Amino acid sequence: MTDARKKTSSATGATAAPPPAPSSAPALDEGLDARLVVERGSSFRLDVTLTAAPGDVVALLGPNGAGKTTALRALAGLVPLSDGGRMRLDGAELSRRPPESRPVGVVFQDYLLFPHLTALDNVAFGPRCHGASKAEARAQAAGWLERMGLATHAGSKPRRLSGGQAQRVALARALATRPRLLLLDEPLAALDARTRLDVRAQLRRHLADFEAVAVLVTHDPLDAMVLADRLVVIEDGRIVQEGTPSDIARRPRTDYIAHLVGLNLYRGEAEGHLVRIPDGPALTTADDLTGPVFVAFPPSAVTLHRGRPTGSSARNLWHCEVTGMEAHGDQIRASLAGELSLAVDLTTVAAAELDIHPGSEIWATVKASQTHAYPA
Ligand SMILES: Nc1ncnc2c1ncn2[C@@H]1O[C@H](COP(=O)(O)OP(=O)(O)OP(=O)(O)O)[C@@H](O)[C@H]1O
Repeated sequence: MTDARKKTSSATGATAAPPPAPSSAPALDEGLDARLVVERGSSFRLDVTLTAAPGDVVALLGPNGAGKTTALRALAGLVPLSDGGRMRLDGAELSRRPPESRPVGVVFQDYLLFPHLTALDNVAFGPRCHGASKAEARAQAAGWLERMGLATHAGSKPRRLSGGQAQRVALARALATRPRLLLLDEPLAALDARTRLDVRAQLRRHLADFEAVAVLVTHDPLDAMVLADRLVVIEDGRIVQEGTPSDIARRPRTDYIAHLVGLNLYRGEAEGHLVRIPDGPALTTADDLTGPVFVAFPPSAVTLHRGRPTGSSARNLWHCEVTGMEAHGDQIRASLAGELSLAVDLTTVAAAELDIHPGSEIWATVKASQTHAYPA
């Protein structure tokens, strides 16, 4: 959990935002307790267990086709759960309830605002469906638009709203039903890069104020890290890692996550400071471990040399070939293969001085102190 948040980040704890749970209440009487089992045709099966306390913001992250959207749709009741699945929210079993009678608010990727209704009536739609009178629903909607800084746009139709404004109207519409579970599907994907920055910061504040469980799906690690207290990484229908953003960034456990957070990652067998990589070299690390481990280091920790360095104190020295180069921020990221495959960041000046290009032979060194080993 980030310091700015006043909420619990425990997946199963009961010390949540108001109303406080009686101390004797089982933890799972509050928040989300779901096992999402979904069969998609004969080739894809999702089986993901998600628990979250009120106030948690959980991001589902994963490559294309991993099952993130399927998980979100299952939580919303838009796809049925298969045998073994369950979905409890605040202690109530919801898996057989139709979407419209679940206390769940959804912000879809394209927002799905009603084009013929004003922003106010779009937001009022939620409370109206939950039995509020027209006047009551409109009063509540006006309150939500005010909170979102959109009071002056209440009378605008969606086509007159910017992407960021439409996103906030969609969020207001979902929140106006006072859901116990808020689902956001790629909430920032429809926005251009500049708008995205502002909207990300605003969304973060709204999620921090939200007192129930929020689950969002994203491809973007930055969105996930900024918006969520906890990341759940899904690959091929399964959870491969979950934890706080900093845990995951420091200790990735799959190639996908390592790539996402920009680290070189290897799996091997440790014997003290030496880690043997199967079919590869041994790496010297600062950590002293025994048994199966991961070793990670950032591309910026690698130094390149045109000739074999002499007198270098680096224990990790590999002979490689440059297989690719691409711009990465204001740096160049080079991919190397050979004794070890790795990514290296270097400045354009360094790349010019070394005169490297795809096909160049190169020596790479990494200091043991720049590597990080942890149990696999
Ligand atoms: N309606 C469907 N019928 C059959 N298979 C489906 C259906 N929708 C999705 N799938 C399959 O389910 C798997 C998971 O898809 P899903 O859309 O949940 O992944 P995702 O992680 O959200 O991917 P993306 O990031 O590309 O949106 C994929 O193999 C996909 O082809």
